[in-house]
Amino acid sequence: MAAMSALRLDIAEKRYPAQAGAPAREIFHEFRLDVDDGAFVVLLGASGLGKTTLLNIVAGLDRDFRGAVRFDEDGKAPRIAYAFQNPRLLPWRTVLENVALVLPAGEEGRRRALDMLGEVGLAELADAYPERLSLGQQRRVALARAFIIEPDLLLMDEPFVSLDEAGAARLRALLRRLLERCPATVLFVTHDSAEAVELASRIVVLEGAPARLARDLPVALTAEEREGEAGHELRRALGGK
Ligand SMILES: Nc1ncnc2c1ncn2[C@@H]1O[C@H](COP(=O)(O)OP(=O)(O)OP(=O)(O)O)[C@@H](O)[C@H]1O
Repeated sequence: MAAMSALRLDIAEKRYPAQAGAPAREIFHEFRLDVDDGAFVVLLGASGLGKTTLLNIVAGLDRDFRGAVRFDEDGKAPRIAYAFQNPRLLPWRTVLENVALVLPAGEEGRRRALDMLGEVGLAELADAYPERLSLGQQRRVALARAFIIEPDLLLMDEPFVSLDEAGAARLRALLRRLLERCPATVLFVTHDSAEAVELASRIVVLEGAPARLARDLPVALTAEEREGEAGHELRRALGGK
């Protein structure tokens, strides 16, 4: 039986109008992407191709396009969490409040937020303000805020960029643990083919303007295979190291 499709994206046309100095640009033309329920889809592609635009369209933040975004077959709207490249925490709220913010107010929400902060290794910083946190810690808060709503669909826009390699690796491991506890369909944007090989069940490479699907690779490898020769081969095939 075919896997249920969590998302059917059909962008007939997405363009940005001309702006001071820059001409109008067509970002997507007749672009289609179907994503299976539970898939971890990594979108790889050069800067400026339209990956963030694609996530914004899926999230419903950008409605200025021709086309349609359809969610699973029974038509129910999924719960969507969006982890932006910049963690976007509210500076005037504590870490705990930033996570509890997406829940109904009250003691139950605070308790759940505190549990979630424990899961991402930040229980001790619950009462701190975001400015005191390192970028890696802020991104842990962003992960906690994303997972606390138990999303059906998780959109992630280079969520681990600009961290040192060890810090990024710890966050990738944390993301995998959170997904084991709370499975979700994931659309994950990155420039990093090693990151793609570690995480993806499917790698989609975008190219050109308007952007098209240059490659679409299922990745059916175990965690060990990803670290071994097979993963190495795949990284090379994707043009990485
Ligand atoms: N609001 C806007 N108005 C005009 N042009 C825009 C707007 N937002 C993005 N663009 C342009 O559209 C193109 C696609 O942008 P987008 O942010 O989706 O790319 P991206 O693939 O996510 O890039 P990056 O990897 O650098 O984040 C870029 O050339 C960008 O400059």
